[in-house]
Amino acid sequence: AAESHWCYEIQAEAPNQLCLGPSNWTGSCQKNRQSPIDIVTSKAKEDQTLGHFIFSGYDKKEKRNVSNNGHSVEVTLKNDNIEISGGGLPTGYQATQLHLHWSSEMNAGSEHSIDGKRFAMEMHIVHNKKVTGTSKSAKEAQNTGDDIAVLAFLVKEGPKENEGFWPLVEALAHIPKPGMDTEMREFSLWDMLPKEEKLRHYFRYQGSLTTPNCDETVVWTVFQESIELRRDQILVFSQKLWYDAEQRVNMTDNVRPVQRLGDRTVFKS
Ligand SMILES: Nc1nc(-c2ccc(Cl)c(S(N)(=O)=O)c2)cs1
Ligand SMILES: [Zn+2]
Repeated sequence: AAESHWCYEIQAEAPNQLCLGPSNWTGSCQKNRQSPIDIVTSKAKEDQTLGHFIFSGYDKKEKRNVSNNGHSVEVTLKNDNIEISGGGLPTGYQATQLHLHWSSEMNAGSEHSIDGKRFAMEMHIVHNKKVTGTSKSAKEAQNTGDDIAVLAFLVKEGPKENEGFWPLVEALAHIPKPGMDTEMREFSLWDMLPKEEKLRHYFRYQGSLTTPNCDETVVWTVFQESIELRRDQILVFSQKLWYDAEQRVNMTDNVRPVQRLGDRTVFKS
């Protein structure tokens, strides 16, 4: 049989789904600096060098492409000159994509947890380190632990609709199957995020991609301020999206279990 592809636990348990669940993921997935983790706030170490972020291009209103990649929904950002710097990062980072993790249970859809508490969803904005210098070696030297910076936002259920999320929520009905993509109504990243002044408080640690090959090259930022969506907006993700073209398994619970912190320290700004 063909090498079975990686999948989440909910897919591995579904009938006739031959795929590798999280405990069988390969690559770096069984190493010891993995993500996500449970963040124990009392043990997080304050770090004065963790200053505020400088966001550029987050205000830019664009119609962007969103696709169902079989594991999540992914909004393409890479051609937009969206960048971050500051925030204790060693240099500037360019945004490439944003995607989310979610469940139909309001306390089971985030990948990171805070003092054991999980949220309804988690949004990841993925950025790649800007290459310094033009020499070939400068490009090869990019195999450090912070090639990727992910900004993670926890999402909880709230009483009010989140207007900034409608372009994404409305697009989901057009991309039910893996491999489908569509253009969103125009929006800016700021439309989807908490107000900038609320983004000064965050947790910081060194970890990995939460999907195979789980490369241990991610500097993680988990913001303390969460995003609020109304319940019906959250449930659209689990209702309209499917992991498989046959539409047998709803795309939900695309959440990796928390990993051991090991000898790592979580810092806080
Ligand atoms: N095929 C897919 N890739 C991803 C992905 C890619 C890069 C990254 Cl950094 C991540 S995560 N969850 O660690 O932020 C996920 C999702 S689904
Ligand atoms: Zn992610």
